[in-house]
Amino acid sequence: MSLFPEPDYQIASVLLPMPLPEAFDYRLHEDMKVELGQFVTVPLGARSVTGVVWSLKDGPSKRPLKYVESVLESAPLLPQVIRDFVDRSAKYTCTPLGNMLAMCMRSRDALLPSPVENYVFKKQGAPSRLTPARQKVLSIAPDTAQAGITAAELARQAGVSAGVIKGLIEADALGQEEFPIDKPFRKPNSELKGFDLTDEQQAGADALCEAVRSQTFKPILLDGVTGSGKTEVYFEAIAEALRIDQTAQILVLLPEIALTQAVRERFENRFGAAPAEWHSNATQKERRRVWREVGAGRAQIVVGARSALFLPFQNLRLIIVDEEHDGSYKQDEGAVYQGRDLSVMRAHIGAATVVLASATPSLETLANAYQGRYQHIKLLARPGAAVLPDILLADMKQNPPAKDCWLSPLLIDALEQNLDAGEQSLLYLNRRGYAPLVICKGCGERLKAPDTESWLTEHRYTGMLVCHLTGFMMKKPVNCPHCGAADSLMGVGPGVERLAEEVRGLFQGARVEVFSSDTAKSPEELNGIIHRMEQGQVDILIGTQIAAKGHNFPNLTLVGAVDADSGLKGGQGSDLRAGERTFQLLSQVSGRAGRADKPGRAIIQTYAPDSPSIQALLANDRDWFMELEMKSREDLGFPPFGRLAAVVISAENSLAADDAASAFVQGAPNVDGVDIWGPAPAPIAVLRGRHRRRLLIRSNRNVDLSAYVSSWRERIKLSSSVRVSLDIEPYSFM
Ligand SMILES: Nc1ncnc2c1ncn2[C@@H]1O[C@H](COP(=O)(O)OP(=O)(O)OP(=O)(O)O)[C@@H](O)[C@H]1O
Ligand SMILES: [Zn+2]
Repeated sequence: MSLFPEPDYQIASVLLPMPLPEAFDYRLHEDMKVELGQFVTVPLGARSVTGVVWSLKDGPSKRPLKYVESVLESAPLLPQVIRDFVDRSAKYTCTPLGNMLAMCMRSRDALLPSPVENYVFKKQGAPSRLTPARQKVLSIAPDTAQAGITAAELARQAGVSAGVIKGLIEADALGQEEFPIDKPFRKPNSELKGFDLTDEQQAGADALCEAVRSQTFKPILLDGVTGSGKTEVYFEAIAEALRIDQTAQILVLLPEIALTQAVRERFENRFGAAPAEWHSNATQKERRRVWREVGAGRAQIVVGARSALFLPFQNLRLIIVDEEHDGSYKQDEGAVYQGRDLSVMRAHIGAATVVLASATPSLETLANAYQGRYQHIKLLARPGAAVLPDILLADMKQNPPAKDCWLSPLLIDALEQNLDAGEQSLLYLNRRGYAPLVICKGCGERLKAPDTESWLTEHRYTGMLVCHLTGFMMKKPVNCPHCGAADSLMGVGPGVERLAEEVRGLFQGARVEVFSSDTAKSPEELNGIIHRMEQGQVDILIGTQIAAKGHNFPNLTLVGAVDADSGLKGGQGSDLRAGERTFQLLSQVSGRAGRADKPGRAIIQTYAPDSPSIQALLANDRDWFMELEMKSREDLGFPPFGRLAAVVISAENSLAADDAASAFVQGAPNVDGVDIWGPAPAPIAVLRGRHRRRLLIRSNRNVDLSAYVSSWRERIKLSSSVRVSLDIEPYSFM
């Protein structure tokens, strides 16, 4: 027996939010009490970093350990459910565990108590001497500090100097009280009434409410045609979740661009309080408030983009993924994940209901519904007088536009009729700017960004050439950079700006507006366009994808899809979802027409009238089209009938990229049921100066492809200048 036995102590394994595969061990001081999921600070090299207690065990340790420095008492615990979610989603997406935790720590400030601020208020009894300035202040000062007016703000409102306010405080005419800057969110009211639901909507709402009441994992597809009132139906499920559990939290995920003022108002009207919002444009301060309030369980309805899934919910009972088919749920950079799939995983771990809502569900989700894994709720009609739009084809070979123009006579006639009738039209073209390509008439050169293999787009409003992939911009040169010819550069093909030029030429006096991410850069601009549409101040709206989804414009009765084939043309590599996506987009954009009492129609301009996606649209037969697609994916063993992963290997030059890619392929583990295709140059072979090679890996469903790819990656040693990015279930094939 040793004379000085090693004393017993506890060890905390602490996961840090950085690219690390596992948690590190730290020793606990005897008087320090920590729990699993607690936020603590620990030393790392010379720094002090904040992480989460991932596991606890008894010492002693074989190696000397550093001590946990402090416990962040004001931070919430990261519940077991979320820790499990981090573990499993990291494994599934082949992301280092620490990077996944970082997704859950998007506001470090929120781990500390809210900063405070002093608010001023008027006290009883007027002071003896009152200058006009003091009188002015007292006449507008609030009676309570709850009004939330700072001394500086009061001085500004009264138009006086800070000294005047200070004097009034010293004279005891104004009081001050300290409050946290981050206000709690108002509690939603579950007892307000929505619309009177139609029978079909009511049946759907009842089914959702029953799932919520079961308090178990229930995945549901809410499959309703455009304008059928899916939002109203899932509002009932939200109300039910709040009714049966006072502390319930609900997450509504929306595609990033869909979080508009109109959506906000719908929530506010239905629940009597604004929801907490989480999106990429939010300020640090807004994020801090939302993160802290969600962690404290006080923010009950959260509406947000995909990353809201990683907020520290304490009691998440219901997740809605609206427009579940939308491509923006897939994050392609950093931690690569599919927000819809992880929502289902999150609900499973937390025994919650998850509702995937769409008029055009993804093939993966439909397959799950067909196979009975998801409950399938259908809404087949629009409420009241509204009906689905008529779909007409404009065959561009028989009905060609004039030279250098893009609108067929058929569509021009329809626009004219609509103008005469005082109704609104939407022209959909998914190309920003003026022209997608700039070519030299002298030498035929197509202009590219200097370090990226992609064409530059001409923007006329700004006079710039822009790379939409990297954001690179340059002024349009006068001389061709290749042959030097003057004034020889011309834009080729249509963008929304060019289409607007054509429309203005055809219909003088019509009010035409362009709706794209260039004209709706800020929330104010976005809401401005939506507002002018709602108020009937626009006759013809020309928009990209941003105009195609989610909006409700009652007087919009004509939709023209200007280039319906654009998503089907090559140049996108082997994109297995091209047909599906084209069908979804065209259905969504057509679905903007005739949503209120006036009937609507959609005109689809196409050179490929016989393609399945166009035929399905015409026949209003989504299921036929999706079954066709399913069959072909099944034959190829593609998702959801098999699994897919993409590997992109990039290096500083072409030779190094080739070497690294072939070394990587040679190290592939040999497993049955796995096919490896490539390496091949990626469709975008050079991006921001890096040369890229792609591999595509397909496996049977019973193979754990994530584990396979992770272990493969681990056993390959590559030079540090080579980057390898892994993408499980890739959506982008660039
Ligand atoms: N029962 C109802 N009575 C009256 N109006 C309704 C009813 N249900 C829905 N509406 C209205 O119909 C319109 C479409 O509803 P909503 O936006 O919920 O449809 P959606 O299915 O989400 O559509 P999309 O998929 O095209 O975005 C909205 O203006 C909504 O207020
Ligand atoms: Zn030239």
